[in-house]
Amino acid sequence: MSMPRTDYAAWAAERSAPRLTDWLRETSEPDWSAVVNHPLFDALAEGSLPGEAFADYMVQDYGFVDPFTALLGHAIGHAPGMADRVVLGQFVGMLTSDENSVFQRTFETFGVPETDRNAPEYLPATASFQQLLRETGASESYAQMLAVLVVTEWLYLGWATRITRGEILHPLYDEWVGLHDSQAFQTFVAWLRRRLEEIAETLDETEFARMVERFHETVARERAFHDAVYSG
Ligand SMILES: Cc1ncc(CO)c(N)n1
Repeated sequence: MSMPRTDYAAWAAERSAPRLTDWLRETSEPDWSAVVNHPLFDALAEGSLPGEAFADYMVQDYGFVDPFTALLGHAIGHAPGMADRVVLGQFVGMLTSDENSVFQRTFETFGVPETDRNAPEYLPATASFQQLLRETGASESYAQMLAVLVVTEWLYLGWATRITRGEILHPLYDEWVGLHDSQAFQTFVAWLRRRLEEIAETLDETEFARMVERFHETVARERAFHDAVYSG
């Protein structure tokens, strides 16, 4: 029988500064690195990604962002107190202003038809990611919500800080990278990791195991999503 907390303790015992989120990431391989090193992000950074392909990705990603924003709402509601609500609330503020505007301007710029903006056909990988986000919101478990947030945000920080931006990048591609490699975003991801690690200490065995499962499942969904939106 798998005992996630015992497994983590064994891993941690061999390290001088063990962190739960490092263990979660390591145990998500090879999916984790497949997302961070995804060819979509290389094409995006080099500027070789055609506008139509970027728009297709952004249409599907807007299908992620909708239930993702709702999940943040659940997290704000289920957080233990005001300190967490402030950090999460400020992130939602950015998501629904600066980031939402990048989607809207991408749809304008690349002539995405009205139906694809509001009621597109979601790929199966998008639909199952949406289901995971909704399920996690309905779980009422702040730990599971944080696990999903750590995965989605840390992965995006991972690719955005890995790639080198081309010199003559489309301004919208540049903005998309900039949203995910900024100092503010790095600070937010560091906060998410720390909070997940703190909350994890309060979980019983069953809750801990569910949180671990949620983390791994989310990494798998991320990989499937990016493979589906871009085949290279
Ligand atoms: C699929 C996906 N994962 C993570 C992010 C970052 O929030 C995003 N925009 N899309």
